[in-house]
Amino acid sequence: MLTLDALTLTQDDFRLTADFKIPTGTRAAVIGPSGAGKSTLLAAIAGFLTPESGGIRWQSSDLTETGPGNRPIAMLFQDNNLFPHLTAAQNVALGLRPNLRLARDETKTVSAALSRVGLADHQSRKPAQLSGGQQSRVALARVLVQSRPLILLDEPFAALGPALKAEMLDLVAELLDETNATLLMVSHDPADARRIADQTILVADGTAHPPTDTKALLDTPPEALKAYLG
Ligand SMILES: Nc1ncnc2c1ncn2[C@@H]1O[C@H](COP(=O)(O)OP(=O)(O)OP(=O)(O)O)[C@@H](O)[C@H]1O
Repeated sequence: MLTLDALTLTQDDFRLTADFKIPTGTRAAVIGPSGAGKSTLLAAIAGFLTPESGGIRWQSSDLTETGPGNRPIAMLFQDNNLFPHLTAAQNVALGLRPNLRLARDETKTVSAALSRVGLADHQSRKPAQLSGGQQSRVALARVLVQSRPLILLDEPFAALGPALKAEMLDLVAELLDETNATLLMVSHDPADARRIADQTILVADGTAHPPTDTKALLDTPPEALKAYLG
């Protein structure tokens, strides 16, 4: 269970509140207008932004004062954060060891993760030698090797075409099936939410609302969402 306990987040004069729980294993989309605070919410959960007040708990652990690296979280941003001078295998290895000095079993873990995302034959390639979809797979493999129970994706596949994006979302869903990780995924595309997330967190008007059933929310959107969906 992820608990956001009377959380208030601020960035200059921007202010966002959140007060709800997300059961373990939930797949939640985070949607809402541009500038509403979706990335701010994820940044706070990941530990990159200190809350003004309130707390964040995972199971019974209070994470509020825990640094990003020590939270049970793996995060993926839109640009994938791949390092151009490192190979696919090295980029994945960074998820385990920032200094890239892997023990033998860790090398195997990296290989297995790259195989799992369909890149067994591309381990020595650098990002520039990979397609956009393959680069996304490397980034996903890096999330996978971290074996964290909470996965945060911030518009991870926005740069991909519709077919490739759907393929990546299906791969994420498969990986979640295998690991029972909890997912929070920011997306601007309601179709992404319908495809992968049974629950949706609406961020609008200064509030991150508790997760609700995705289909019900999108089929009968409240005013704030209706305006955004157009
Ligand atoms: N580092 C920062 N310093 C000051 N204000 C910031 C900072 N980062 C974001 N903001 C402000 O916080 C608000 C929320 O931004 P945030 O990026 O969380 O929105 P978002 O919902 O993710 O938007 P988008 O869908 O456009 O990515 C915005 O008003 C933004 O201008």
